[in-house]
This record gives sequence, structure tokens and C-alpha cells, in this order.
Amino acid sequence: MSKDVVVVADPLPESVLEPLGDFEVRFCEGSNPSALKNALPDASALLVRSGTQVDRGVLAAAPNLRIIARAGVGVDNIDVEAATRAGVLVANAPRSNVLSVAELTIGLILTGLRHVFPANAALRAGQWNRSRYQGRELAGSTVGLIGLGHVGTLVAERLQPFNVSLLAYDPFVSSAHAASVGAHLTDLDSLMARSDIVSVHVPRTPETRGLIGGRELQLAKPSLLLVNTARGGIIDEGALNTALKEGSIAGAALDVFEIEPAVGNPLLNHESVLATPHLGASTREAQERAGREAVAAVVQALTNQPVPSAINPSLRPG
Ligand SMILES: NC(=O)C1=CN([C@@H]2O[C@H](COP(=O)(O)OP(=O)(O)OC[C@H]3O[C@@H](n4cnc5c(N)ncnc54)[C@H](O)[C@@H]3O)[C@@H](O)[C@H]2O)C=CC1
Ligand SMILES: O=C(O)CCC(=O)C(=O)O
Repeated sequence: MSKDVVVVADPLPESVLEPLGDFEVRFCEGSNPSALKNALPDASALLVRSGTQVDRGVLAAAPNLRIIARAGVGVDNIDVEAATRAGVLVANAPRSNVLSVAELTIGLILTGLRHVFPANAALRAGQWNRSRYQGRELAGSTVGLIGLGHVGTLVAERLQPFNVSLLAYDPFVSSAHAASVGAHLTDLDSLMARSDIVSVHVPRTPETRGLIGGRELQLAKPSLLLVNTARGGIIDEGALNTALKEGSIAGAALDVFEIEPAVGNPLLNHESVLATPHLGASTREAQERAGREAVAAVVQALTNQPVPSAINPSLRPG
């Protein structure tokens, strides 16, 4: 009997692939749609990170597919509805990388407030300019968290010892949960108007696309530092560009962009924008956890066991 084919479309640590020993493992460059489609006709499983878009065309090229496993949290790169219609399980690795994202968020807030990146670039370019890069203390600030799920909660917990006031906007969590991490639930407008720092931790969905647009940015303090380690497109990039140009907010720290790779994105022209290339989950620990969990889901699906991390549980086998 021929072995089930597992296509690995994004880089994963080699150490996590060991449980796939009973299958044929095929590597391909998932960011290249034709390479991806060519790898899929006889595939039973597809393993991805965020670099691979799994749309209807990709699903049509994979008639034998039984599971798409996402080594990470966000599944906005997968057409889950179309996969469900095609009878394909979609599983992710919730929580696997959320600590890494929370730690990066804290790093971006602190380095953003102290202008570490532009000061570093200026010094390397031969400028010793101490007054230009005077920053602000985090202590005493009001921090607004948009989304108080796994990442937002870890960020809140890590911010508490800095003596900040924490606001949160998340209609789907209880005020008791918010209070347990020292945060006070409020509406989005009030959060935007009262915060010195706003950090985004919601998934990208039709409801959250453009959640922070021109109107919300107009409500903000001119000193606002806006941080996004969730997904591009939740903040309207055109509106953010305008706000930064006009000086109606002070700066932004962005790990994610509407279109990635974000090379050439006009936001990168602002000295007040600190940018990283979607590195939230890029730690050794997070990648091992995410890879291991995604591989476990593939093994479960291909051996007809229940897949607890499936997002479309109505399709769970077993
Ligand atoms: N930069 C990176 O490498 C990474 C980014 N992420 C992103 O971070 C996002 C958040 O991750 P988690 O905290 O694990 O997700 P989560 O599902 O635990 O939390 C998301 C929170 O957003 C809230 N929410 C949903 N829709 C909302 C809306 N319309 N308005 C306000 N709140 C809303 C939910 O109630 C929930 O509490 C992921 O969806 C993913 O896109 C996750 C991992 C790595
Ligand atoms: O795969 C990656 O590194 C991206 C992680 C991410 O954005 C997620 O897990 O939602």
C-alpha cells in the first residue's frame, strides 16, 4: 500500500517532523502558488505556517487532502469555509506561540517609547544626537489592549509590574477576566482617546478589518504609540500613513502588514515607525511547539483519531 503524502509548505524545525516517519514527506515552497499546486495532487496532508495561502484554487489542486495543519495561531491564510465544504479538516496550534508574541509586544513598546531603533541607526550613521531621541517612561502610562484573548492577556500580565493603567476592548470577554489581569473593559472609542499606547491582539476577520481607521486615529492623543503584532489590515494602513504624516499620532511599532512581504510599504519611510518582518512567533521555542502540535494533528487525522485542535470540529474523524 502506498504511503500517505504529507506536504510541508513552510519551513519547520526538522526535529518536529520525526512523528511523520510512516508517511512520505514532501517539501515545497508554499509561497510559490504553482510549486504548491504541483506538490498537492496526491497529498493527504498539508503543513503550513503563515507564508502559504490556501485558497480555493489550492484546495482544487488537492483532491485527496484530509487535513491542513497550521503551525501557528492565525488561520486567515486558509479558506476555512472552502476547506470545510471540501471535507478537509483545518487544525491550528493555539497557544503554541502566544508567549513569544507577547514578549515581542513588550519589546516593541519599550523600544518604541525610547526610540531605540532610529537612535541606533543614527549612531551607526555617525550621529551622536541625544536630545533628538529623548523618550518616555512606560510607568504611569495608560495602555489600551484591543483583544484580550491569549496574547492580550499575556501582554496585560507582563505590563502590570510596569505600573501602567490598563484598558481593554474585547466584547467577548468578561469584566472579571479583564480585572484578573488588572485591565478595565471599555469601548473602542474611549480606549483610543484615553491610551498613550494601543496594542492590537484580535484576529483578522471581516469584522476586524479596518477596525482602526481614520476616525479612530483622530480620537487618539498626539503622543500615541500604536503597536500591532496581530495582523496587517486591522489597522487601515492608508489612515495610519496619513496620521503619521500629519503628526496626529507619535509613532507605530508594526510586526504585521496588509501585504507581506512588506518590502516597499510606504509606512517604512517614517522614522517614527518601528517595523519587524512578522517575527512574533519566530523563536526557537514557539516554532518547536507550533511544529510539534501541527505534526501531531496530521498524525491524528491520517490515523483516523480525533483531532482536538481542529477548527471545523464537525469534520473530526474517529
Ligand atoms: N505576529 C505573529 O507572529 C503572531 C500573530 N498572531 C495574531 O494574534 C492574534 C491573536 O492571537 P490570540 O490572542 O492567540 O487569539 P485569541 O483568539 O486567544 O484572542 C483574540 C481575542 O480577540 C477578541 N476579538 C475577536 N473579534 C473581536 C472584535 N471584533 N473586536 C474586539 N475583540 C475581538 C476575542 O474575543 C479574543 O479574546 C491571532 O489571531 C493572530 O492573528 C498570533 C500568533 C503569532
Ligand atoms: O508562522 C508564523 O511564524 C506566523 C505566526 C502567526 O502569525 C500566527 O501563528 O498566527
